[in-house]
Amino acid sequence: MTTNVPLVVRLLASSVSVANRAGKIVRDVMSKGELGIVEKGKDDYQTEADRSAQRCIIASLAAQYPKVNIIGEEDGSDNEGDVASDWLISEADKDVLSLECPVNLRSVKEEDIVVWVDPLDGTSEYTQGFLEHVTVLIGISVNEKPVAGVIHQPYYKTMLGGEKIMGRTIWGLQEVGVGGFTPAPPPDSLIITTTRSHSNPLVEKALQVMNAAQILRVGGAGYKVLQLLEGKASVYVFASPGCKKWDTCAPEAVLSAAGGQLTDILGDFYKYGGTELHPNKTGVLAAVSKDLHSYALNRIPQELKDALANK
Ligand SMILES: Nc1ncnc2c1ncn2[C@@H]1O[C@H](COP(=O)(O)O)[C@@H](O)[C@H]1OP(=O)(O)O
Ligand SMILES: [Mg+2]
Ligand SMILES: [Mg+2]
Ligand SMILES: [Mg+2]
Repeated sequence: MTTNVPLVVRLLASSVSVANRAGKIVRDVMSKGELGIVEKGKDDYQTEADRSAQRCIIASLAAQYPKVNIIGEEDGSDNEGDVASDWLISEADKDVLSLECPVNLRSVKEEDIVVWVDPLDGTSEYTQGFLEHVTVLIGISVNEKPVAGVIHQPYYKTMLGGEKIMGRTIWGLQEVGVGGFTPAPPPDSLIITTTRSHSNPLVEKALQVMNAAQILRVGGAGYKVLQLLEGKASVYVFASPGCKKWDTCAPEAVLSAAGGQLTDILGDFYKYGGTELHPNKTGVLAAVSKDLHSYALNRIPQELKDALANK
């Protein structure tokens, strides 16, 4: 019975179902063609899909987990009156519900949890038609650490018996692992994944020192971490502020459940408590394994780390 399932596992199972619904909203807004783009700041946009997906996610989770602190990227989207009933999701993914909860998470209470929601990661790419880069991110943190997360890719296509299925949902849970797809081994040579829409001289300097065989420039923190898990890249480097806690919470949870590591450019973990400032000021450094992460960390010169730390 659902009520016997520990809270973290139930919340992860609900997040998988809610992310699927949010992904459909993201596709529906695009097919209607009325994106309703708002410029929030420099290179920083919001669309009707960001707003609607966030309302669906927050209303659905808040109705079931009223004491959980849920923080979403899009300010104000969740208090715009009633949410359409077909956006209120109460289902929970059955496969996830049957997972064994790690011992240290069994007695977690709603008050101990902060959920970080990025309803649409890769908004620039969404508006420019790079739809594969778009993800929906729901990260679950306990005692400031990301312990579980969901990365949903609304435009991933699978063929099933001649029929096209849109979207896939990858989840991760500390000590249990990842599900929703099969991770692939890292590439033989050093392939780096980085931003395509938020570069600057510091970002480029950090890429030069890596001595990589190839650099992939793609959108979104969620998509870059998926590239690591799929063996398309081995390290994710972004030596710049710009990402926020909702960009990295779910990706960090999924990556670390698969044995990888995500920190800032100085090698320090971000904290995901409810009172933390939102910006990830000191950038992102992530890798498929702890060894590759330390390799990349050691290649970054101290003056570059200082430049970011003192920004
Ligand atoms: N300068 C910035 N301003 C706003 N958001 C940023 C900025 N840099 C990064 N981000 C967020 O981090 C994600 C990953 O960055 P990038 O694609 O450049 O590697 C972006 O998709 C965006 O999330 P979002 O699309 O949810 O607003
Ligand atoms: Mg944004
Ligand atoms: Mg984002
Ligand atoms: Mg976003």
